[in-house]
Amino acid sequence: MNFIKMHGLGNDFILVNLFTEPEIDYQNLAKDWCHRQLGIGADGLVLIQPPEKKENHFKMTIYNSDGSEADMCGNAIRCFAKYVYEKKMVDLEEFRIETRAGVMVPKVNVVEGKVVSVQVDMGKPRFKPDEIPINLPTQEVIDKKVRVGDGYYRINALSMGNPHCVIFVDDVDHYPVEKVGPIIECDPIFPARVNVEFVEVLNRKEIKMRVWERGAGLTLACGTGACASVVACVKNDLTVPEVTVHLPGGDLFIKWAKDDHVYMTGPATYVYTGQINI
Ligand SMILES: N[C@@H](CCC[C@H](N)C(=O)O)C(=O)O
Repeated sequence: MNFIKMHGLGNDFILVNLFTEPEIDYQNLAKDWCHRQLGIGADGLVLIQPPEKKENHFKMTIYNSDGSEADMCGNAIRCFAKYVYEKKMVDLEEFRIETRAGVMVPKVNVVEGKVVSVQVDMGKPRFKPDEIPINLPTQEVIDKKVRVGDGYYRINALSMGNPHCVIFVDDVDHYPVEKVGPIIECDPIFPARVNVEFVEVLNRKEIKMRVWERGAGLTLACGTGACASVVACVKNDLTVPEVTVHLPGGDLFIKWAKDDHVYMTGPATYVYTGQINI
């Protein structure tokens, strides 16, 4: 069967177009296919599917490299949007994609028939503990000193459709993300596990972020994580609501707009198409 390999700022995915490829148990295959040595290698497996509701255009399902199903993925949805637009599966520049986190609306920026960047309406951030979810008896978790993993951290927890824990640090390049990230990801305070972002504020318009992703580990970028980080910055009055986020894989532009929606803009890149025996 056929697959497409793409990435958003180095956060890489195997995409399968279910308009033409068979319906099989992809969740079972995700771990093997995503394996860096024994498989195709990727941070996640993304399914391009017909929508469930007729007012929408597509449905996206995403599995992390450990085989768990994610609710939403910012970098994957830009890859998805570029693919379906350039393959002429939709003739609109703005369209509606169903995800487990609700309907997301990407808008492709096209130059000479090619998608050069994608802006995505990522919806509203959610702060209520049961919506994240986080086990804390409080209204919201912004700059709260909490015991997680191996010690006390000042954390900011919120949902961008998927759970995030944002921690501000002084020097993100030298921060032990690989050591602290997995401990916080799996701390019982987060019953569905969590994506962990470590953020250094450079100035009021720029931040630097590294991420430990739930179900995928260290990745070069995380779109929902960049959105969560900017929301956490604004809540702590560290930046304005329009921020450039520098990630190991490149930059994302994030805007937390007056309508309370978070807009993410960034690139999507083809790597290759391939075939695999099932
Ligand atoms: N890389 C992503 C998020 C992918 C899902 C995440 N690991 C989860 O389980 O919530 C992004 O770009 O947003």
